[in-house]
Amino acid sequence: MGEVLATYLIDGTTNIEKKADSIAVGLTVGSWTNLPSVEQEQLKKHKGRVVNTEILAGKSVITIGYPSLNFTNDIPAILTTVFGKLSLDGKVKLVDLSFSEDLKKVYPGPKVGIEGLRKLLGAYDRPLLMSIFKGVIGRDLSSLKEQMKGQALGGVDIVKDDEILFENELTPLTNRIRVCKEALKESEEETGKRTLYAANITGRTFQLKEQAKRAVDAGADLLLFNVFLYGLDVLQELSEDPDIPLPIMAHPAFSGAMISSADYGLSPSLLLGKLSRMAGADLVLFPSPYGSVEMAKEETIKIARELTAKDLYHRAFPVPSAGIHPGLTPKLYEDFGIDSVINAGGGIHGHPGGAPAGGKAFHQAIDAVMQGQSLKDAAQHSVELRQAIELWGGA
Ligand SMILES: CSCCC(=O)C(=O)COP(=O)(O)O
Ligand SMILES: [Mg+2]
Repeated sequence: MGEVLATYLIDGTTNIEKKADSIAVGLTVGSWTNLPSVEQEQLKKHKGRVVNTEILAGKSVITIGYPSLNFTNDIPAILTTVFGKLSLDGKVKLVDLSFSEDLKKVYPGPKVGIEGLRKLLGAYDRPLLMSIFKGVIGRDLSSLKEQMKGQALGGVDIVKDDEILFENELTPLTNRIRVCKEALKESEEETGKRTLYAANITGRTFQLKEQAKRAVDAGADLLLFNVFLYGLDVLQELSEDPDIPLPIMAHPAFSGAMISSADYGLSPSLLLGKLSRMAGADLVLFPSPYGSVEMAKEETIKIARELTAKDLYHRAFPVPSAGIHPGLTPKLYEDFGIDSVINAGGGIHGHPGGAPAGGKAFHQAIDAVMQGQSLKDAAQHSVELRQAIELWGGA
């Protein structure tokens, strides 16, 4: 029989066995111990089991196994079972879930993942480089096209919408995709370098599929999706739809409300790592340990580990983000390795030479790191990198 193991971090260390038992029973068969023996026997296979209890740094760590007989195999049912009312019951944090193999194989995982995206781009021997549209709210299609071209001329692999760009009159989705693709075509003709466009899918939940299909028809290369406002199951629905064959990039907007507390919510590696990947994210953004929105380094490493684990799913790209500039490239490479995406908005557009120079500065930094060269040395003969370092530091 299938089983999901849920591991919790719970405030306090007294009566840990009793607490574990009350979770195992309370979230499954309820008042099992008080029932007549015939009913007890019938309910046995539904009862949660205490797998482990231990005390760690002044907190209780409890692992409970939940039989898959109790739920349908979907993320809403599983999370309701293991952390529905429990999430409201004092200082309890859900730190990990472990699925038996029979349950795992139902989830799609990334459609193309790291290997598929590398193949699309023909980029195998370095981290990928992504840039983000910035300041496009209130701007029209011609300025969007100009910004797209500038980013692409800098040689970035992917350009993504900002997550705060919704459907709007000035740059509606399909027109936006059309002009962005024109800009990418022009840029590729000039440089020979292919750049992909990730378009933001937004609006009411029941209209998302329709919108995603319009994005497919209009020529988008990837979809950007604010997963945590809609839910992981919606990501899974989009990912599994054969009429939406595009890789999906998960943005972490709102996830801070679910992961940031040491006492409540879910762990970052579970929400942004394991579950996002299982539900179908090909790339996942999260705050880097040293940018403008910081996340503890060990948490970011755990997220990346979940996204790139070698198991039955394609591996997903970790995208440590926010406040990234070329001078941070060595740290990003050291912490996240070759199979990661270096992602910048301000760090591309804010370059003194504009977005094309911003992209070049990042590529110069990536080349240097891949050759084991310091940025200081590389900056001596790379003017764009030198300018970036003078502005933002990092060598
Ligand atoms: C907190 S991870 C998401 C980062 C993001 O959405 C973003 O727009 C980053 O832009 P920046 O100018 O800081 O590179
Ligand atoms: Mg953003």
